[in-house]
Amino acid sequence: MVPTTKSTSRLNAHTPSSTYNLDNAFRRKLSTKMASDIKNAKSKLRTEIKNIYSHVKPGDTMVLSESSTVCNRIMHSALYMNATRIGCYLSMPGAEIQTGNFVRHALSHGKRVFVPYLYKPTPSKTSDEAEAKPKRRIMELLELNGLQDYESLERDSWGIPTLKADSVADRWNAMGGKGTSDVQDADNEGAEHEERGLDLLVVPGVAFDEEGRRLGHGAGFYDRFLQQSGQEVAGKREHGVRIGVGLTGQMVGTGRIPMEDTDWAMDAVVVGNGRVFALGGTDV
Ligand SMILES: Nc1nc2c(c(=O)[nH]1)N(C=O)[C@@H](CNc1ccc(C(=O)N[C@@H](CCC(=O)O)C(=O)O)cc1)CN2
Ligand SMILES: Nc1ncnc2c1ncn2[C@@H]1O[C@H](COP(=O)(O)OP(=O)(O)OP(=O)(O)O)[C@@H](O)[C@H]1O
Repeated sequence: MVPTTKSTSRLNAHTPSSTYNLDNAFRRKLSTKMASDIKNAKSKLRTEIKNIYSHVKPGDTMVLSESSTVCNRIMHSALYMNATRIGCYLSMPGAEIQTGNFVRHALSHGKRVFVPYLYKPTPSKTSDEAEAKPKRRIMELLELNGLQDYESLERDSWGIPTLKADSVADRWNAMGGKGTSDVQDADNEGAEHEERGLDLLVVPGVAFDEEGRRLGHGAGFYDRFLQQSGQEVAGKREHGVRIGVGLTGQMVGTGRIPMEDTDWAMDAVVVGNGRVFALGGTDV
């Protein structure tokens, strides 16, 4: 198994704005302004990339060809060959690297494949915060039970093949236990003997840069997941080596992706034109 590289991954959005002794109210105002500037810049970049691909229809030959370049590149890597537990998004039709053949390959070669599931956690009985405001949806990765299970998934409103809510309780969660983490027992008996974590995680994005920065659709699903699954166990991050995959036009110049404190960078980016950017010694 290829060890994950140490943390290149948390790219701070900004350095302290000044060494002057600013008063707290001014500091707060400044950081609110910087945060909103970053959000606006992200939103502008999303629109720019979406415009490049606005003509793309489901089944577009450029998208299919770039998808097979990316997926073949990953499938030929030692990282993939040695992986037993893989996390991978299920693609929406249109301008996104299509992962269907990758998922089929992994399943038919005996790998365990975990895919995103979005849900609203049931409020915890002990948390005051949970009582106070309705929870937003979060993402966890749950296991596909083979090829037939994958082929039978129905698409959601974005066209993403999606796990049925009533099938979730019986599926292994990539981070341990069965089902979503909000309903797992706190003591999760026997959990210490159970396999958990991923060797490799394939991550979608709207844009990437050569240093592994990523811009998503703006819901923060991956950033939250990467934060929660980011501990190192035996020198290896629980969520595994993070590989961002993008179409050629989704690569933008270094420095163009604004980063917030909560954003996580990829360990590698594999692009539809065959280029691979591996960061911090990642072996892909
Ligand atoms: N294939 C795929 N699956 C994924 C993601 C993804 O980016 N791609 N996600 C990554 O987190 C999560 C789902 N998040 C998503 C969030 C928003 C939109 C989306 O298209 N939303 C708007 C457009 C918003 C915008 O980008 O400006 C829409 O509904 O039209 C899609 C997926 C989990 N699964
Ligand atoms: N770990 C976190 N804790 C709290 N807030 C977070 C966390 N991660 C992201 N956020 C917030 O979520 C919002 C959306 O984040 P961002 O614009 O980076 O999403 P994205 O990475 O583009 O989307 P996605 O991952 O869903 O494709 C931001 O306001 C961000 O501050």
